[in-house]
Amino acid sequence: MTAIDVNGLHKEFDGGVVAVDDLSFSIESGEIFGFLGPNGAGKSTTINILLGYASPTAGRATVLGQDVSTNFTQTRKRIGILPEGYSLYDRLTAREHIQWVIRTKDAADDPDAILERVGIADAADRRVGGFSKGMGQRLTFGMALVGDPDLLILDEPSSGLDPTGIQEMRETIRELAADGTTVFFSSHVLSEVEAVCDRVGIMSEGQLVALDEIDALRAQIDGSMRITLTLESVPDSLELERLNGVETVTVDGNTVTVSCRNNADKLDVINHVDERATVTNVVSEESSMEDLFNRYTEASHSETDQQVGEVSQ
Ligand SMILES: Nc1ncnc2c1ncn2[C@@H]1O[C@H](COP(=O)(O)OP(=O)(O)OP(=O)(O)O)[C@@H](O)[C@H]1O
Repeated sequence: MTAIDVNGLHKEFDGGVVAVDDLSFSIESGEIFGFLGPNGAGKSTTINILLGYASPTAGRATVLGQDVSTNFTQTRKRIGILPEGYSLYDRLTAREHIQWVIRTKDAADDPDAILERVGIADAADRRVGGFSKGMGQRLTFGMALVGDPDLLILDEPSSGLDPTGIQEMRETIRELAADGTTVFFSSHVLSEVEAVCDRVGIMSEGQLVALDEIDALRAQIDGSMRITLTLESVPDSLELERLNGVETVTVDGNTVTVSCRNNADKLDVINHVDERATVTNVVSEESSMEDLFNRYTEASHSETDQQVGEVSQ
C-alpha cells in the first residue's frame, strides 16, 4: 500500500518564492524514507503540506489514502509527529505530556509503557522544565508514538540525543517499520539517515534531485569508489588513467589514490598496480553520505546556473 503519494506538488509563497517546484514521489507502507536537502531546499514546506498545515499552489498529495487538501483532522490522528524544535510545557510532567496526546488522539496507550520505550520511565513524574535537551527529545519521540501511528514524521529526530539514545531510537524506528509503520525521516545528520533509511530523496531548490536507495545513488555518480594503495615505490609510468572506469589518479609520496566508478573497476586497479609494483597496503572506501549529498546538490546548482546562463544569452 502507498503511504504517501505526491504528484506535481508546487508551492509558491507571496513575494514569488517557490519553495516546492513540481515535486513527485511516493512512499510505500513500512518504508523508512530519508528526506534530505540543504537549508531552504523546501523540506519543511513539503512536510507542512503533507500534514495539511499548508496548502499547495498546485499539485496533489495523498497521505494514508487521504487527499491532504480535504478535511485532514481524522487522518492526522494516525500520524505521529516529532517536529524540529519541539515545545514542551515546563510545568507539566513527562507522564502528563503523554496523557495529553493520548486524549487528543483518542488513543488507549499506557503512558508508562511509552515512557519506558523511550527510556525516561524513571522521570515520569518530573516536571519537564528541568529536563535536559536529550530527555525532552526522548519525550517528544514518545509523544509521536502515541496511538501506534501508521505514519511517523520525524524532523531531526536525533537532535540532542547521546549515542545510546540515538541507537535506541534507531532500533525503535526499525521495529515500528517492521510492523508496518511508514517512517518519513528528515535530517541533516547524514550518517543517521544512512544507518536507518531504506531510500532517500534529496531536495535542492524545491526539486527532488535524487530519489533512490543509497547504494543505487552511489552507483549513479562517477568516482564513488576511492582506493588508496601504498607501494614500496611508485613506478614512473603506472598508466592508470587508461583503465576503464578510472576517474582521477593522485600520487603523493608512496601512495596512489584512485577514484573509480564501481567495485569491478576497483579490482582492475588493484590488479593493474600489482603487476607493476609491490603493493604494501590497500585502503578502499565508498563515497560518504556527505559526498553523495554534495555531489547531488552541487550538480543541481550547476544545472540551474547553466540554464540561467542559457536563458540570459
Ligand atoms: N511562510 C513563508 N513565506 C515566504 N517564504 C517562505 C515561507 N516559508 C518558507 N519560505 C521559503 O521557502 C523556501 C523553502 O523553505 P523551507 O523552510 O521549506 O526549507 P527547508 O528545506 O525546510 O530548510 P531548513 O533545512 O533550513 O529547515 C525558502 O526559500 C524559505 O525562505
